[in-house]
Amino acid sequence: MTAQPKTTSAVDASVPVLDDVDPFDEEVLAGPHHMHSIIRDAGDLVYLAQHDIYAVARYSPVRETLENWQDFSSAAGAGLANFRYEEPWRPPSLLLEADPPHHDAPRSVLQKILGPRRIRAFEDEWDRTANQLVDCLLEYGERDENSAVVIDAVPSIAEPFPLSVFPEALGLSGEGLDNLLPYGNFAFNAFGPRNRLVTEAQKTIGPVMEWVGEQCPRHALTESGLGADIWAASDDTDITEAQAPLIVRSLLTAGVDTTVYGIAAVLYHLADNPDQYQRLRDEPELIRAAIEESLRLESPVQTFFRTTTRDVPISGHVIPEGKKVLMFLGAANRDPRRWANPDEFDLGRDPSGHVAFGSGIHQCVGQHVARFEAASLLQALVPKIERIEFSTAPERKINNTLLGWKTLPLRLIPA
Ligand code: HEM
Ligand SMILES: C=Cc1ccc(C(=O)O)cc1
Repeated sequence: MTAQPKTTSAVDASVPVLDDVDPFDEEVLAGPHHMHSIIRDAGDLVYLAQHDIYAVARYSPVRETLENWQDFSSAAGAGLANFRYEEPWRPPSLLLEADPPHHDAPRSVLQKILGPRRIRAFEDEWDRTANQLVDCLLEYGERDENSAVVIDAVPSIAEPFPLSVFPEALGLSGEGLDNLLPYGNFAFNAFGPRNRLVTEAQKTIGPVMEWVGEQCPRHALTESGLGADIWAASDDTDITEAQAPLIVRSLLTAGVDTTVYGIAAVLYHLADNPDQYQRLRDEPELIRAAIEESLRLESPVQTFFRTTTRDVPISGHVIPEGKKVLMFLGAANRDPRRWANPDEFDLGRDPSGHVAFGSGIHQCVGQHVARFEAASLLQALVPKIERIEFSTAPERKINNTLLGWKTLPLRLIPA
């Protein structure tokens, strides 16, 4: 690895420089929305001096950056670390951390395997599991004096549901699944700077990484799962045998933590908007809109980086070649230039065009899995629960990339 050259390229004088904004400060990670408005108000493009990075937070430049893979490369890493000079913590992803043409075959394989038709095959099973989970909460959950079921929705719903449906769909054996959340949590922290969130987890992540590596070979996967479909693609030479385990690893990395945060986001916003929950009870056809609107508002995956491949002109400025650009997906999803009353949860709005799943060639290839999981859960819960209320204040979980809930104390009033 060559040493990183000194920053020779001066910052374009027209670019607003924000010296005191640190997106990875732990207080900011717990509540980023004020920082988002500072960056959006400063301009289409800003320079964050603390990390020597450029950043976009307004909707249009975020979409422009996501969709321009030629000038904004993923191959130097989708995090702060620049793979041109720094050793990645693991072999780079063949999708997330690759550009065309290398990105093409793994993407096309996963696009087919995770398409809505294939994922719909799991629907009945996921609906059954969701109903069992809700029925179990109603049957055995702790009740308060008004016979409402009192739960922490993170360990009771948001974590167990994805963990009970996705690893099985992927074809994992079932042993050691509790490694998936710490692995995902570490991977998403690793997109940020080497702060406490990374260095502390680094002490214990070794055995977890080993377990993940052991789940990727063909012999470790059941014959009817999505993992087997990936290996089958290597028989058809769409991808090589060397690529198959890394593509399985992509699903292990992105396939669980994200949906845990996504489901918690939906439950949070339904509890925070009782009138809209009532509307959902009256109009269950709005369940998909509720999921999209929750993803827009929360954006469980808040940020990703790109690296410029040349001196890139953007919004009247120039970003020098080789610079990291931070895309604030969560800020774009609440940009008042794009969304009316952006901070409001509104089932009546058209949330299409949100960038919670990104956009362009790297747009989330697992979005149908995420949508189907959340829909199965809501379709099981909404008819059986009259009202959802906070029992006490929820607590944020801190991660360099993910925004979500550590606890979500709810009161479920049965229908
Ligand atoms: C609510 C849940 C989810 C959210 C918010 C989410 C978000 C994202 C985002 C923002 C990207 C774009 C990354 C970029 O542009 O650099 C992405 C890519 C990706 N996601 Fe998801 N994701 C979710 C669920 C999933 C699931 C369930 C899977 C697997 C089953 C998955 C697998 C992937 C993969 C493999 C990529 C890389 C695609 C590529 O680079 O071509 N994601 N996701
Ligand atoms: C959305 C996050 C994400 C994380 C890791 C990977 C991967 O490892 O390919 C893909 C997407």
